[in-house]
Amino acid sequence: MAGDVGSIPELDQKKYDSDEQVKIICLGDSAVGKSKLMERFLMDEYRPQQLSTYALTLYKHTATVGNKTVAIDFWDTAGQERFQSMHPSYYHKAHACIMVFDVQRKITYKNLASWYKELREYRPEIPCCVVANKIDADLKVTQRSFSFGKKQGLPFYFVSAADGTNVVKMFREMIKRALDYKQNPSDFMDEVMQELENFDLEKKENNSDEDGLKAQSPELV
Ligand SMILES: Nc1nc2c(ncn2[C@@H]2O[C@H](COP(=O)(O)OP(=O)(O)OP(=O)(O)O)[C@@H](O)[C@H]2O)c(=O)[nH]1
Ligand SMILES: [Mg+2]
Repeated sequence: MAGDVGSIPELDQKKYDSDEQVKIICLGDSAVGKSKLMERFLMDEYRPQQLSTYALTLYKHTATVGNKTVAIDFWDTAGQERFQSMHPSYYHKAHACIMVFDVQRKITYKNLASWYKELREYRPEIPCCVVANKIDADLKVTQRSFSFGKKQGLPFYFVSAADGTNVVKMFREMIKRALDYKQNPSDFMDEVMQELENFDLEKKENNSDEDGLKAQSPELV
C-alpha cells in the first residue's frame, strides 16, 4: 500500500509556514476566567461549566499581523491559590503576558500585585496588560477606576468572556505587542536569543535551498 506521507494529519502546516512565533502567557487567580477568555477568542465559544485547569493547556493559534503570519502559543494554567506561584518554565521565553482578575472578587484584584511581581522577576521587560473580566455580571463596574498597573503604564481592558466584550480587541493588541517585543527586545538575554534564532533561520533557509536541489535529482529523493 502506498503511504501518503504528504498528509500527516497532526502536522499544522500553517505553523511551519509562519514568519514568526510568539509565546503569550496568562496569569491570575483561580476562576477569574483565564481559560474562558482563551476559549472565547480561539473557538468563539463559551461553555459556562466549572472545570478548573489542572495542568498546562497550550493553545496554538495563527494570526496575520501586517503582512506576516504569526504562530502563537497561548499558555494557560491553573491560577493558583493551590501553588501560589508558577513554575519558572511557564515564564521562559514568553513575549507577552495577560493578567486577569474577576470584577466580582476583590481579592483577585489585590493579588495582581504578587502576580506582577513574580512576572517581573522572570520577565522584566515583556509587554503586559491588566484585564478586568466578567463585566457582564455587573456593568456598573466599568465606571469604577482600577488603578493597578497605571503607574507601570499597563494597558487596561474591561472584558467579558461570557458575552465576548473586548475579547478579540484585547487579544489582537497583545499579539501585536508580543510580536513587536520579539522583534525589538529590550532585554539583553532576549536580544541574544533573537540573534540565535535569526542565525538558525538563515541556516534553515540555506538547507532548504539544498533540499530544493536534491528534489530535482531523483536518486536523492
Ligand atoms: N459571568 C461570567 N462568568 C465567567 C466569565 N468568564 C468566566 N466565567 C466563569 O468563571 C468560572 C471560572 O472560569 P475559568 O475560565 O475556568 O477560570 P480560570 O481562571 O481558567 O480558573 P483556573 O483554571 O482554576 O485557574 C467559570 O464558571 C466560568 O463560567 C465571564 O466573562 N462572565
Ligand atoms: Mg483555567
